[in-house]
Amino acid sequence: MFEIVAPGSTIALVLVLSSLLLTVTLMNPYSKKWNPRGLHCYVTGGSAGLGLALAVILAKKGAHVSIVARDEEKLRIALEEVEKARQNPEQILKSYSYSLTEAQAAEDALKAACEPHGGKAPDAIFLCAGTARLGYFVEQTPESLQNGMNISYWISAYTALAYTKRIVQEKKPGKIIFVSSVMGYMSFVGYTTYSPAKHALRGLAETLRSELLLYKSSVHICFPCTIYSPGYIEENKTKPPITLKIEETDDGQTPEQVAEGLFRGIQNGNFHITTALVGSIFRCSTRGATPRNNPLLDAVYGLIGHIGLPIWRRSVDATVKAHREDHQKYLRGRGILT
Ligand SMILES: NC(=O)C1=CN([C@@H]2O[C@H](COP(=O)(O)OP(=O)(O)OC[C@H]3O[C@@H](n4cnc5c(N)ncnc54)[C@H](OP(=O)(O)O)[C@@H]3O)[C@@H](O)[C@H]2O)C=CC1
Ligand SMILES: CCCCCCCCCCCCCCCC(=O)[C@@H](N)CO
Repeated sequence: MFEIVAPGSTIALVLVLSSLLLTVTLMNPYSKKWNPRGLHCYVTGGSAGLGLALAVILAKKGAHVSIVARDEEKLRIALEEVEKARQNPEQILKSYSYSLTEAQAAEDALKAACEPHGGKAPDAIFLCAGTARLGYFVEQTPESLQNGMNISYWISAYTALAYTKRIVQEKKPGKIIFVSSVMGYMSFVGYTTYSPAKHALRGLAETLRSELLLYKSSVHICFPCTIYSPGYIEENKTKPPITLKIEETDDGQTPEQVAEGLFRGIQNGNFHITTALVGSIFRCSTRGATPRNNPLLDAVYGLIGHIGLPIWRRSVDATVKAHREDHQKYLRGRGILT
């Protein structure tokens, strides 16, 4: 029976399917753009890097902004930056000093930030706080592995939990934005204290995207590549040279570029948000049942990944193998190998 399908009808079928996909894209139910004007946005890690860049954008859009981090001096300087972006005298712009790797502190920080807003939960929370401290697995301890989860997973999960309890109580639709990394899609040498936590954030976001539909609330998660932030300068001081070398292929973005991309992604209603080409390729190569951003474009990114990623991974593996001898020397130098 198959021989009766002429090439012409195959083309027609492809055309019909493509236009159907296009229609679905254009009929995107989220197409009404999210506007933070007059809304309370809570930004963790808002004193530096991506969090600060986002806080500035949100203030420029007329939002009330609360930034949270530990160091009070950094917070004070950051709040001055956010103040410069103020659009009207009604905007409430505030900073809070808490260490968000503790569940109680995460709850307390959120409570404190609710107070100037009549005790009401923020309209959106941006979970940017996070740190990467990298190294070889063989040099880790049970404590350092747990710390990795604290500074990259629990730091966001605790706030998401405290926030969810509030919005459910208040019967208020909420919005949670997680920040993972392309290292939450894949990984390579050096990232055992970080990549698992960023993968875990994806798992949490996938679950919450579904579960928070119960409360008319939305969830987004961003997967940036290299961000030239203060944190990045710090992490590179202890990053294994082999890891640095593999990352050389990544052009990197400024915190402002990533914040812009993240903001656009939220406006477009994208669940997984990538702000660079490489990020989009990984996103579309590991999507599973994750909602697509653009069915046509995502298929193209997926195709590029299907062809390009195995080639890239082979080159990464070759780089690692070529490093074996140097690594033996390193291990002896550190007294790990005798
Ligand atoms: N930089 C990069 O290359 C990439 C980063 N990411 C992710 O993006 C996010 C932002 O990164 P980046 O801009 O580099 O971050 P920075 O390290 O530049 O800034 C981190 C912010 O988080 C705060 N913070 C850190 N620890 C805590 C804590 N325990 N409690 C409260 N606040 C804390 C810091 O303030 P303080 O220290 O005073 O508390 C600071 O405000 C992170 O989640 C990171 O993992 C993803 C991909 C790439
Ligand atoms: C056709 C396909 C080509 C693929 C090229 C892939 C290049 C990948 C480079 C990896 C970049 C790693 C960024 C880590 C960001 C991060 O999370 C840390 N800085 C921690 O803060």
